Amino acid sequence: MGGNKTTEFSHLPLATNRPMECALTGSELLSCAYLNKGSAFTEKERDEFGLTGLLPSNVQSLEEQSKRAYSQFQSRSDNLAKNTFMTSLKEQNEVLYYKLLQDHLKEMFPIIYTPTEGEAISNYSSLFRRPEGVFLNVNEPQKVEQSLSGWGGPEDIDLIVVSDGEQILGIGDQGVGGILISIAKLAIYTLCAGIHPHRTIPVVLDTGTNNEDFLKDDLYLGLKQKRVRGEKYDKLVDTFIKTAKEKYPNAYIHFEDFGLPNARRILDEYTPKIACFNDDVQGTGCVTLAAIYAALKVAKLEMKDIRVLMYGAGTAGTGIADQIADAIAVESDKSREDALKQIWCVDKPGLLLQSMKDDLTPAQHPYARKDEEWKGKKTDSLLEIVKEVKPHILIGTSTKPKSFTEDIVKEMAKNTDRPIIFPLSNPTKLHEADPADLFKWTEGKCLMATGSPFDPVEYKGTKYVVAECNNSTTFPGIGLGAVLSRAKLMSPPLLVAATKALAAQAPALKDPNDGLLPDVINVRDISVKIAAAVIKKAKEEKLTQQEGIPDKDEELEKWIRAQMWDAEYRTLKKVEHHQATREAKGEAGPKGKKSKTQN
Ligand SMILES: NC(=O)C1=CN([C@@H]2O[C@H](COP(=O)(O)OP(=O)(O)OC[C@H]3O[C@@H](n4cnc5c(N)ncnc54)[C@H](O)[C@@H]3O)[C@@H](O)[C@H]2O)C=CC1
Ligand SMILES: CC(=O)C(=O)O
Ligand SMILES: [Mg+2]
Repeated sequence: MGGNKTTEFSHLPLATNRPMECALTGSELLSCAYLNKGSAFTEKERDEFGLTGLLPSNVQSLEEQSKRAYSQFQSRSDNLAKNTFMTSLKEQNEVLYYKLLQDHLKEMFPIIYTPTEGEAISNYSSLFRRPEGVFLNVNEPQKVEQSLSGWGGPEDIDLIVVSDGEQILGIGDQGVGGILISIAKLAIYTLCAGIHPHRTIPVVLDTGTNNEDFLKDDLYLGLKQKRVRGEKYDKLVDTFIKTAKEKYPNAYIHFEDFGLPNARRILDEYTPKIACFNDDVQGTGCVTLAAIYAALKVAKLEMKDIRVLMYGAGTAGTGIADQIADAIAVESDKSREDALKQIWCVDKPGLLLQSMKDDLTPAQHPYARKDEEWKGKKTDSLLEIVKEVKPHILIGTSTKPKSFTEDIVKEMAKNTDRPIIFPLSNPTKLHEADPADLFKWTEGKCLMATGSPFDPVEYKGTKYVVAECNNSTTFPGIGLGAVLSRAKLMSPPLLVAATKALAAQAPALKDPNDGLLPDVINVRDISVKIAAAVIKKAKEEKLTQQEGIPDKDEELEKWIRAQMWDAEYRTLKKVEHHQATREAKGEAGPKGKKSKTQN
């Protein structure tokens, strides 16, 4: 991760170059994942913190530890075993966990995130060993206050990721196992944007499950009842948000993988009131639009002329469509109404039509086409719709694997020189098409990005990079910007600024066979650029609450980097328990539920 931790910035609220105060000793210290250094504790620390005799004699470096952990990782027989190994490592030594991830980012990202994390989530109750995060029970809203207590004082939490587990990745209702998506997204915030891992809370709202397998499973750990809807559900959400904001007023709230009936509704309700973000709607919208900007440059197309076909008009699909509509309107100086006409949405029953209005979600309504325009035409076949619409861009967020078939793709290629095709459904097995097939069917002409990672594809001697179009390149930087500026709201102009900052980093702008989006390997630098763009825009919009944000770009980037957490062992300063101070404010107080000492 490599810090830029000059003393110049030591005074900043989230600077991490000061010694950490530690009240723990002996085996308690070894059991605290956040402070534990294992074999890397120095002789002096071993004496000072009562560790003498509790560790083998050879003092090792973090690099040596990472090497050993990597060989242990490699010895695990399959990806799920590797995922559980990583979970255990995180519970033992958090710095080493992030160091190992950083040393092998490309290889390990798919293990701790999509696709393997999806498998871990569906096996949550059988793999369960110890709890992490906050579990809020829909039948006990009165306990929300107590459940959210003990994570520190009002200044100590920057970010909360919350899921209700209803629509996890593309694998549907995972009930209480949804806690793992909150945990995984937070790990990505730390890895990719240096969000301080001890200033965050993962939360799951346990509102029941409609997953019959879980309802029948004796080992299932969540509420064994059908999902609660309506007032009682809304009360839990509202109690959670109000309590979280009362206790931790700085906390930026990230919603993840809520079901279709709730995702957009909750976002619309709270966006004008608090700094919040729905990753599936907004994160996915931003990253996809950034990839489209790059693809249009390569294809020499302009926003004002494009025709876009969305396949799967759920949370992610309509989120993407909205971002594209806004971009068309702005870039082409059109009304939003005219911009909407350039986007066609298809869902289970086929093309969205105005006659379906009673069955459409509020987010789908604006995309419903006039029935007269489609009279006598087949609206329930993607192939026929492609023939009619002649799209330049085809995006899949349907969870229906292999639905972009050879005839559909070839039909699309008849009408546009460089078909832009993004199969985005996760995990990998749900992708609407396989990259190798798409290159074959379009003779290497398609411009592609996928929801989960793929190796580059070779077609007739040319190597094409397949960009990963996953919100993971975007949400960490947006969150970092929101946290550091203490943004009051996450307003649309901030998201536009983030999208443009990401789009400017696309490797395809230099080499058309390279990725439409930057590689995850560079994600920390990308996050800095995105955070800087978000902060600058927030300042312009008068949405910042943090003092002293530098104006000049270079200074701003330094200011951001100085407050990003790094996977490095920090000097420990011994204090008595009652004196343990908080990193952020220098105030007395225990760390709370994560450990018995400060961060
Ligand atoms: N690449 C990325 O960054 C992201 C990818 N996704 C992926 O997108 C997919 C959808 O996620 P959400 O929008 O959250 O789910 P959702 O359930 O809100 O939306 C899925 C939509 O697809 C529709 N659908 C299902 N079968 C279909 C079919 N045969 N034909 C046409 N439409 C069909 C559903 O009716 C629904 O409207 C998931 O696989 C998810 O992993 C979601 C967010 C981010
Ligand atoms: C990437 C993501 O957020 C999803 O697939 O739901
Ligand atoms: Mg998601």
